[in-house]
Amino acid sequence: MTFKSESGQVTTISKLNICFCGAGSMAEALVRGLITKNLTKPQQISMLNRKNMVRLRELHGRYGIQTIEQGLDHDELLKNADVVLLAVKPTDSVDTIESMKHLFNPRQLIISVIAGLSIETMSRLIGMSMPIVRTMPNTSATIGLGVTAISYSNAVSDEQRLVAEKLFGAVGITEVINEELQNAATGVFGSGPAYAYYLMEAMIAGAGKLGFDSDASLRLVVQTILGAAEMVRITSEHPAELRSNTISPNGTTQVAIDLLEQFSLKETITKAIVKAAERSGEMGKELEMKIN
Ligand SMILES: NC(=O)C1=CN([C@@H]2O[C@H](COP(=O)(O)OP(=O)(O)OC[C@H]3O[C@@H](n4cnc5c(N)ncnc54)[C@H](O)[C@@H]3O)[C@@H](O)[C@H]2O)C=CC1
Ligand SMILES: O=C(O)[C@@H]1CCC=N1
Repeated sequence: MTFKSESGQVTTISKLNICFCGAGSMAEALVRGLITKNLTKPQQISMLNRKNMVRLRELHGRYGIQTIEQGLDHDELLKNADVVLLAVKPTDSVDTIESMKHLFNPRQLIISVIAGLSIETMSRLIGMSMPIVRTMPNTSATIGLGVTAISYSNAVSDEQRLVAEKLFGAVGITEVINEELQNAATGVFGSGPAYAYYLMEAMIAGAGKLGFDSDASLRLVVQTILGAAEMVRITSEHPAELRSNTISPNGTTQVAIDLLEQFSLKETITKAIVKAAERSGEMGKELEMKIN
């Protein structure tokens, strides 16, 4: 079990056994990316879930991954993993780590996608020095368009960093950040898709109110948002610049933006993002308190 081959070459992800703890949407998004990008084989991926065995059967059927449903042993899957990927809800995280830490060993790499849970708290919970990667992906990883913020504990080797960056690179773009910024990343990018959906819900409601049927509203709003995001990406112009290009004095866009400004919508969204980041910090504190 090593991240370096005998020749000293960096081990590719395909040689590593990756065990996912928690069979939710984030775990599935990552598995899907790894398999569709051909970075690894389903035989190298295992998944554990606390209760719902139907879910494990479903994921085995969909991706061919290994689960206890195929007669494999829960503890052996964890012991044989090179990478243990923690993808349970924050509220379950302390109990989950407590229940499995005796199966961990220092040659394994621990990767967490759990909101708020700090490297320090994980370290203390595990109780021995292990390489730990704290990440914050988002659900767009499901279609390979995710954003993942990544932070490393001191024990993470260069090879292991490469593994983490490749793994999340399979489902979108990655950014290595100082851990102090992880709560901010959660507020902006982790929760970010929800803000975009919220705006789309409002636009769809507006289209419906003005007479479009629900199919057309959805289809045309999606393309409008997709087009706007692509415009920013392709032109590299700032959204404020692009917005000003759509505004004619006393025209339609102007009256709409004026109304949004009257209700300080931009400031409200900014405040909401800061609130989400603060909540991530609080969640981290609550988890830390659980082990005090
Ligand atoms: N959903 C999102 O938008 C994002 C979620 N995250 C983080 O990802 C983590 C997972 O989120 P979801 O996939 O949405 O959650 P989820 O609730 O869909 O899945 C979590 C799964 O973990 C299982 N579980 C609980 N305790 C377990 C144990 N001891 N052993 C094995 N399995 C266990 C549960 O049965 C459940 O199926 C959370 O910590 C969340 O903060 C991170 C970024 C975005
Ligand atoms: O709402 C949450 O707590 C998770 C973390 C980021 C997105 N969803």
